[in-house]
Amino acid sequence: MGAKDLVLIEGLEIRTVIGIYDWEREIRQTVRLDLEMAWDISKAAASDDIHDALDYKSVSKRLISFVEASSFGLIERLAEQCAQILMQEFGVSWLRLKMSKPGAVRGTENVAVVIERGSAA
Ligand SMILES: Nc1nc2c(c(=O)[nH]1)N=C([C@H](O)[C@@H](O)CO)CN2
Repeated sequence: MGAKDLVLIEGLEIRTVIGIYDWEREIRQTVRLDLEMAWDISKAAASDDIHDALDYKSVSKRLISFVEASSFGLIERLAEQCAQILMQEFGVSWLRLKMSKPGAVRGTENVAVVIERGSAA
């Protein structure tokens, strides 16, 4: 049976330009990423070598760099672009990504989209 291991990044908060209204194009707001990424950890567990692991530090730094420089309207578009980076640059075969924009709607604790991409290896 195939492995069902996951590497997680939870609560990654990044300041960026995001939103559809004129006033939102003038400020930075916080988005929060929660990520589940399929990754067979057995090789890294055996070797104890970071090169065999999905390096959550490298992934986080890449996403921070991309999101900080981006200026999309919708969190849907931002989520999709992040998913494509994870699959194309890091070889992630399946992922679930929650893109939150806390504070966007008064009276709510949070608003978000959740996307799943790819297929489990
Ligand atoms: N499904 C979405 N709905 C809305 C979004 C969004 O990105 N996805 N964005 C906005 C505004 O930018 C809002 O965040 C301003 O408070 C409205 N609806």
